[in-house]
Amino acid sequence: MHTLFGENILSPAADQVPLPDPFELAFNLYPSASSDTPSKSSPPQNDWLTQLQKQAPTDGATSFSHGTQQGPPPRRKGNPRLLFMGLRRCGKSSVQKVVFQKLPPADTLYLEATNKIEKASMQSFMNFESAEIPTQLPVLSPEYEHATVFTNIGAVIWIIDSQDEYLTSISELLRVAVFLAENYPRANLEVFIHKTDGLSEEYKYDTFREVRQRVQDELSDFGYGDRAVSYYQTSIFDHSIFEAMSKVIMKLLPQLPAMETLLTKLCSTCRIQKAYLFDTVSKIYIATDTSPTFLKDYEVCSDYVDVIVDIKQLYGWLDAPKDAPKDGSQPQNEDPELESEGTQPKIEGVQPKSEASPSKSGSSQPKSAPDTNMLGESMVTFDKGGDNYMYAREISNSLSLICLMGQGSGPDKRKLIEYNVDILHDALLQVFKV
Ligand SMILES: Nc1nc2c(ncn2[C@@H]2O[C@H](COP(=O)(O)OP(=O)(O)OP(=O)(O)O)[C@@H](O)[C@H]2O)c(=O)[nH]1
Repeated sequence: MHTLFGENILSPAADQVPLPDPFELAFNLYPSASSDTPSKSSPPQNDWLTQLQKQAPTDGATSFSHGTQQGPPPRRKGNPRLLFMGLRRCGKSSVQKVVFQKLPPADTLYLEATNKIEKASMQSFMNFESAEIPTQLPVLSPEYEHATVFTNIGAVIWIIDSQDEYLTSISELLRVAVFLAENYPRANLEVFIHKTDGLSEEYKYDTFREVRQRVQDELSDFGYGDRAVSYYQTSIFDHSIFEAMSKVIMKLLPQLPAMETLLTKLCSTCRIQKAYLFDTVSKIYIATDTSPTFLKDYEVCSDYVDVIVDIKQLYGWLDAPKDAPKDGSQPQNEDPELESEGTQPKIEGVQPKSEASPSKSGSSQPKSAPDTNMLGESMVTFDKGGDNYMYAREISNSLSLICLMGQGSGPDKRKLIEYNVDILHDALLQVFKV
């Protein structure tokens, strides 16, 4: 049988400190202050960080020049925190509540203005933590104790209302960008060009281009032209907000390169068109293969995750109360194995195989998988010939592999696919240091 993975595919090396929390970053992955050249693990765009490391004075919240310190390197502890910022009524609360608290988008019409820092969290494969900063809070002013807000921040998400006049928002965004570059260079800056629903394609494109151009030009003038800022077009009324959040969160996972390599190998060996590792509850994907991503692929896979969750609601969850609600705060989706340092992850064999495969439309041909193991597995086709189909395999209670199968991966390849997915599953266990 054709096997997928070589022995040495997984990184980092075995003698590294285990990372039970997927978000804990060991800062020794980065070049030390004493090194003159960037290490292999540092992409060229991060060279400026190396330079800053050499210059930066050590102060508790912002320092990362640990290279000359004794003892173990400092690590980013706990869950990564996302900060939502932007002008009034740009949609900060809406994004936070729709993504993390599963509020129906239409209900955001009735949200009240935010006057204090509002936090949200969601327990799933990862524990998401986010906070919304009210516009009127002067968090950037020197008098403000900004360490309380920005320490251990993973990413700042700046939201621009594209249906409103956005020049003021851009100038505020630039203040934040410069502040982060000077004080918290490890925090990612992500810009959501938001409320794109109802805009013409041409207007959307022009707005996107203009915002990006202005920000990059101004940042260059401030001397931070090499600071990476990412831009996304988002709306809470479609899947774009989930796709954007996936990309924001993926960047914070130290295991991402290993997961991407595994999924890319799986795709090329089994002729899979696109493979996603989904956090089942939030519908945020934490990794995908390296082929281009299209919103349509994400949409169809995300809808399939919904169907799977609905079926689990009907037939019950093996490790959790059957009547648990679907939102993010319920216990059935907790993955205690990845939450505490002392607990070993156990992400194999937690779910029985789905008895019923979902049917999406009249023309779909659901098939149920044979009973060869104890993992949740299902397939659904969306053409009469059965050549195009989706394949789902649960990796854990709250992590699912969803694949869009391409030409040449028909039913005769079923055994090969199952075999390789089994290997992927084992490899993922190693990535998360079982
Ligand atoms: N069309 C559209 N409207 C949106 C979107 N996101 C949010 N809104 C609307 O924008 C309005 C303001 O949303 P909020 O989430 O309250 O904005 P905010 O930034 O938290 O507001 P403050 O707390 O007052 O600063 C609400 O009426 C939302 O329904 C979107 O993607 N598209």
